[in-house]
Amino acid sequence: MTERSAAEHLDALVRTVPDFPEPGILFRDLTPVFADGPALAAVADALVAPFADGFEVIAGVEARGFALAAAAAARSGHGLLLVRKAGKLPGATLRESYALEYGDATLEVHADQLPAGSRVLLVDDVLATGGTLSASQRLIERAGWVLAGTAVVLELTGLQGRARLAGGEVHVLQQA
Ligand SMILES: O=P(O)(O)OC[C@H]1O[C@H](OP(=O)(O)OP(=O)(O)O)[C@H](O)[C@@H]1O
Ligand SMILES: Nc1ncnc2[nH]cnc12
Repeated sequence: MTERSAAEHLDALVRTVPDFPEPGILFRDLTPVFADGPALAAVADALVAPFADGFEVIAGVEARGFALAAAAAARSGHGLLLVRKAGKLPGATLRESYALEYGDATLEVHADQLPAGSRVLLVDDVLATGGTLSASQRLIERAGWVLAGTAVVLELTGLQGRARLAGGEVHVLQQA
């Protein structure tokens, strides 16, 4: 039997849950992808594939982005940068606040985590309104790092989040 592609794994495993976490939200649940070894490996590889060696570190956004970024970093031999929700990082941080489909949040990075000019590939599971990824992109820029690209498993096109993202390549595995 041939191996399933990332897209085939996603078709088989991503679950849509109505009215979570609030009425009216159609929640895309990737936990079945995380729980399946071959699916997680295929998706992690597909996220970084177009960027080849154009980056040094993979940034993942808390919390679901951590799973993908850590898998992609381990499989590609790159380091991992944590973009954390506010109040979790002990060192000096940069901070950006934003709104998402349900609620508000603040993200932080350790300001001195990487040398200036480090090329960072930003990874997350879902692009919805774009608030999370645009805030993460601003943090990378403010820290003096270079955004090598942005890779997302699932883009919810109706929310037009892509329009809020900085220039540079945005690689999406699936749209809904
Ligand atoms: O494009 P946006 O409208 O910003 O939404 C996308 C973000 O929303 C979800 O994270 P959430 O903040 O729910 O946190 P979690 O990963 O901790 O569940 C998802 O993992 C993305 O990071
Ligand atoms: N509809 C949705 N499903 C999963 N994650 C999300 N993050 C923001 N909107 C989302």
